[in-house]
Amino acid sequence: MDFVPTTIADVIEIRPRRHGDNRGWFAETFKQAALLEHGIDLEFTQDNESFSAPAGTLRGLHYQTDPHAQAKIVRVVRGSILDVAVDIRRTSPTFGQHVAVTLTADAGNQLLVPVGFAHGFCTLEPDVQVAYKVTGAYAPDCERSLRWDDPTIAVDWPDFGPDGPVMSDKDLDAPLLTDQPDLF
Ligand SMILES: Cc1cn([C@H]2C[C@H](O)[C@@H](COP(=O)(O)OP(=O)(O)O[C@H]3O[C@@H](C)C(=O)[C@@H](O)[C@H]3O)O2)c(=O)[nH]c1=O
Repeated sequence: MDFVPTTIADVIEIRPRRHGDNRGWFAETFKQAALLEHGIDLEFTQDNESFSAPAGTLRGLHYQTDPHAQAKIVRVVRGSILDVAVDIRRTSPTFGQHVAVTLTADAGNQLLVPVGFAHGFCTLEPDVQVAYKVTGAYAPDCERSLRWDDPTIAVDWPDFGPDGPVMSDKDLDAPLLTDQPDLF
């Protein structure tokens, strides 16, 4: 399991090693001890999975506020996504900056999204299944949505065509970063 730094200190790409043989391959996809070896002490309490049928589905950007803030480890079990983590910690030197990593089922790579980040992804092909671990329970009252195309964040999303991405109504109505009352 390799831990690859990104442009934001606490956001890490995790690349599990695959042991191949005549049957296929085996990989450890989550290993608490490996995280601890890298100084990452997180208690994951819930596993989530979503399926997105249309290519160009965009979910996010999402976070839960304290006391239900969540760290996440995201991976793709079918297809591929552009996965995005935005630093929304007001006192952080990288506040407002983001990391965007392509995650694919073929590569099996993962993204660690720490507490204090908004997270979202768009699907790069049809029929994409994303699985992620979270620390902390789902708490609808603490759920927040941040605008996916906020120009101050300026994520370089792929071209979604004239109709734009496929999104939930909640995400289409999400406020900009400057209008978020509950940042970290
Ligand atoms: C996130 C979540 C949703 N739900 C329910 C609420 C709703 O009825 C349905 C769909 O919820 P959403 O539209 O919020 O699903 P989705 O847009 O996929 O939300 C997810 O987006 C990605 C980007 C994340 O980072 C996740 O943390 C989560 O916010 O599932 C749960 O029961 N538990 C959960 O933990």
